[in-house]
Amino acid sequence: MMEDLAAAVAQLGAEARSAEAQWEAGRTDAEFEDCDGARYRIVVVQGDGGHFCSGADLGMLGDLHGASEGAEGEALREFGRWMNGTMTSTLTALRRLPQVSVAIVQGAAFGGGAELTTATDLRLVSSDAVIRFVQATMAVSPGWGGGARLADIVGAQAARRLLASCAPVTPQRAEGLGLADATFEAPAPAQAPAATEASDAPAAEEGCPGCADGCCRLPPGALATLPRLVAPAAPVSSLAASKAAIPAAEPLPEEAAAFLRVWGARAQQDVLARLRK
Ligand SMILES: CC[C@@H](C(=O)O)C(=O)SCCNC(=O)CCNC(=O)[C@H](O)C(C)(C)COP(=O)(O)OP(=O)(O)OC[C@H]1O[C@@H](n2cnc3c(N)ncnc32)[C@H](O)[C@@H]1OP(=O)(O)O
Repeated sequence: MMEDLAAAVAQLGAEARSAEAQWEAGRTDAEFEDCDGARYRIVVVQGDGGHFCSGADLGMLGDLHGASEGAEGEALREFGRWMNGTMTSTLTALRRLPQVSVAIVQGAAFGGGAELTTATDLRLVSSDAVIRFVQATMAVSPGWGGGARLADIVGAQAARRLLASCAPVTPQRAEGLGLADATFEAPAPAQAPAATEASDAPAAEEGCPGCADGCCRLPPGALATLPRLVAPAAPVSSLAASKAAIPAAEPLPEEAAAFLRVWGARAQQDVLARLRK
């Protein structure tokens, strides 16, 4: 089973550092096209360095705010329009993939990172994970299309509560809400081998010699849970047919309109000014 899984897993990285995450997201459009073939049956989205994804690059937003001073926030607004279009259409493309898609959520999934968790079919949440829709604390609303997707997953009322309260969602709470399909124990932090100690084990970044697809980088608890989760989603062909019905063009216009009303407005600029101090 593990070998089958190894052959099936396509890993799309979501970096914890968000500038890279956005670059990754832009780049993945082409990779998504590659994924359309029959070669892969599962697409796994996971973070790097202990966190899933911490959303938009706050340093860059601070700089854009600085550049906008005296220009009525135009640079910030222009970035917001670009980010909203790019991230929403990229995550819609992820949502529409014919394969079963799974987010392995470890560490922080904040802001846009929380929205990213909603773009897969399934979410596997580690015991050290915290999902937090912090957008309202930044005086904005979801800008990566995650508001409507969250409501689809947990229901409109629970989504309103999560978005309005910005409360951190623990793995247990996520499971209760249906936001987590399963939870797993966070793997113990890797021990660095003593400098003098020789070891035959491959270095973590080398992965498993028998596995070209890098599935060995999945946390062991998640890897054990994945076959159980994915099996009921088969046959993939019927899942693919239902996902093809998700509209690809002009996604989520109401959510985008709400976002573009608040993005770059005075309230967000005040938050960014405080963050820059
Ligand atoms: C529409 C989406 C958009 C929006 O809603 O407006 C957003 O997504 S806004 C961004 C929302 N994200 C956050 O508020 C996350 C803020 N970061 C954190 O809470 C923490 O950094 C963390 C993600 C929980 C990680 O904590 P920890 O493990 O303790 O590490 P550090 O805090 O020391 O972070 C390491 C390093 O990474 C930098 N970092 C983390 N997140 C971001 C980010 N979103 N943008 C830019 N940089 C980020 C952090 O500043 C540290 O950098 P160095 O100090 O240079 O090492």
